Amino acid sequence: MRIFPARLPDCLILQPQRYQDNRGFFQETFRAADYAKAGISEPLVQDNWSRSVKGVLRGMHFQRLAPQGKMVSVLRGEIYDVAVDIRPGSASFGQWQGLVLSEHNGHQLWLPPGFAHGFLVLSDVADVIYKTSAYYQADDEGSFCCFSAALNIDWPVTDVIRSAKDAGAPDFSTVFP
Ligand SMILES: Cc1cn([C@H]2C[C@H](O)[C@@H](COP(=O)(O)OP(=O)(O)O[C@H]3O[C@@H](C)C(=O)[C@@H](O)[C@H]3O)O2)c(=O)[nH]c1=O
Repeated sequence: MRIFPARLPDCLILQPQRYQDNRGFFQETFRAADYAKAGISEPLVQDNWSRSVKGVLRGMHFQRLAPQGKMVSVLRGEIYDVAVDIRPGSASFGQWQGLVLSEHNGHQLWLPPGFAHGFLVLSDVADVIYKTSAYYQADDEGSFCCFSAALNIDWPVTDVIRSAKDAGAPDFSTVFP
């Protein structure tokens, strides 16, 4: 597995070895010992899978009391994946990073607990899977608008499809005054 530093501290970009042959390819998508060696010590307790069509933007989401670390991978298609540091007292609080995750580059993004997360689908369809370090709790969810002026996230497309909840999410500066 290759490990690349991410722009935001404590995030990691991982690329498991992919074995190509005349049948297609094989790769491990998660192997606890290797991820622990890379510095990811949190137990990962939930697996999620979402399918989205081109132009869908999900985010920016976080949990307040039980923050979730997330290991994000793309099984099909391509996304622009974004993390925002919302850890109180962090030197990079309010900073964001974005990177393309795709079935082709096989990159995975690790966001430790304390980051908000969102992604934009660049391909016709995208299957995104992610492991989380804490269970989803609907009543603990927080969100802020992907287009918050204070963040100025450089989304490659701005004509997007969002859930009603995401379209109505407050600005980052309202959630974190
Ligand atoms: C996230 C989640 C949702 N759900 C349910 C709630 C709701 O009825 C339905 C759809 O939920 P949402 O609209 O919140 O799904 P979605 O907008 O895809 O939310 C996800 O966005 C990405 C960016 C993340 O980082 C995730 O942690 C999660 O917040 O699925 C669960 O049962 N478990 C979960 O873990």
